[in-house]
Amino acid sequence: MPIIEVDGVRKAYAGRVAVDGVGFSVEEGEIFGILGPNGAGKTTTVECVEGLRIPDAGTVRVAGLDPATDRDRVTLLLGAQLQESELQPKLTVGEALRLYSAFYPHPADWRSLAERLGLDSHLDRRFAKLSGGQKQRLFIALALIGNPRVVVLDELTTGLDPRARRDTWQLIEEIRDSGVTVLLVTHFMEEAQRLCDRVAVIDKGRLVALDTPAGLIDRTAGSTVISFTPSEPLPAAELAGLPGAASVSVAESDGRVLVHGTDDTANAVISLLARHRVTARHLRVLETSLDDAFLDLTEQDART
Ligand SMILES: Nc1ncnc2c1ncn2[C@@H]1O[C@H](COP(=O)(O)OP(=O)(O)OP(=O)(O)O)[C@@H](O)[C@H]1O
Repeated sequence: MPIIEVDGVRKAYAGRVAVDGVGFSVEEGEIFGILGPNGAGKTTTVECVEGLRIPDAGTVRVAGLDPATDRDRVTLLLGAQLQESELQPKLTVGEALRLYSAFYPHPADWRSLAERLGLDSHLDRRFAKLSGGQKQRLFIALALIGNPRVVVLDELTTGLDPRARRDTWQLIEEIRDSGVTVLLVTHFMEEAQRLCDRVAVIDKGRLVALDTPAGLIDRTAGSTVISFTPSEPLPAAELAGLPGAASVSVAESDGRVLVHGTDDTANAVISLLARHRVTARHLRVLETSLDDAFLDLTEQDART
C-alpha cells in the first residue's frame, strides 16, 4: 500500500487556484520528487500532505490517515523540515535537538543523530553562527528526530554551495537507505535526476508528468544528441534518413553536423561514417538531461 496518497487535490488562495486536481501516490521506501517552476504549487501540495493546509477538494492520506483530521497522529509519522525562521538564532544545536526530541513519545537518540549528520562537534554552536550547510543538516536532524516513516524536504539545498549540496544528497540517500520514505520538493533537475526514484512534475497547479527520471527523459523528442564535424560532407539525404532522427542540421560555417535522435541514430551515424570512409572530428554523443525533459514538458503544457 502506498504510504502517501494524494487524489484530485485542489487549493485556491482568495479565489486564485494554486493547486488544481493534483494526484499521485508515493510507495514506502522511495525518494519521490516534486519538481516544477516557481509558483507551480509544489509547496502548497506538500503542505496539504503535512496537514498544514486543508485542500478545498480531493483527498490526502498518509499511512491511511487524513492529515487534516488526524494531524496529531500524522505528525508522529511524518517529519517535516523546518524553515529557517522557525529557530531562535541563540538556540544551540544541542538545545534544539534536545528540545525537539521532547516533543515525541519515541524520539531517535539525538546524540547519535547528531553524529550521523556531522553535527556532534557543533553542539554548543548557536543556530545563527552555523553555515548554510550546517543549518540544513540541523533541519534534517530535526525532521528525523521523531523517528518518522516519511520525511518531507522542501527546497533543502537551495542556497548551498555545490560541495554542501552533494553532501546533503548523500545524507538524503542514507535516510532512504535507513527505510524512511522521502518526499523531496526541488527546483534542481540534477538533484531530481540523481536522487529521485520517481518524479511528479507540477506546472501551474497541475500534474504534467509522473515518471522515473529516465522515463521523463525518454519522452523527450530526440533524447540522444550526436554532433561531429565530418572530414568530407556527407550526403544530405542519408543524414536526413538516419533511423530515429528527429532533426538534422549542418552548420554552414564549419560543416558541423547536429543530429537529435535515439541510441539507434547514434549507431547509424557511426555506420554512415564508416560506409563513406569519412572520419569525424569532435564526435560527441550526449543524452538529454532532465532539464531538457522538464522544459519540454512545461512548454508543452504552456501550448495547451
Ligand atoms: N499563503 C498564500 N496566500 C496567497 N497565495 C499564495 C499563498 N501561498 C502560495 N500562494 C500562491 O500560490 C501559488 C503556488 O505557490 P506555491 O508556494 O505552492 O508554489 P511553489 O511551486 O512551491 O513555488 P516556489 O518554487 O516558488 O516555492 C503561487 O502563485 C503563490 O503565489
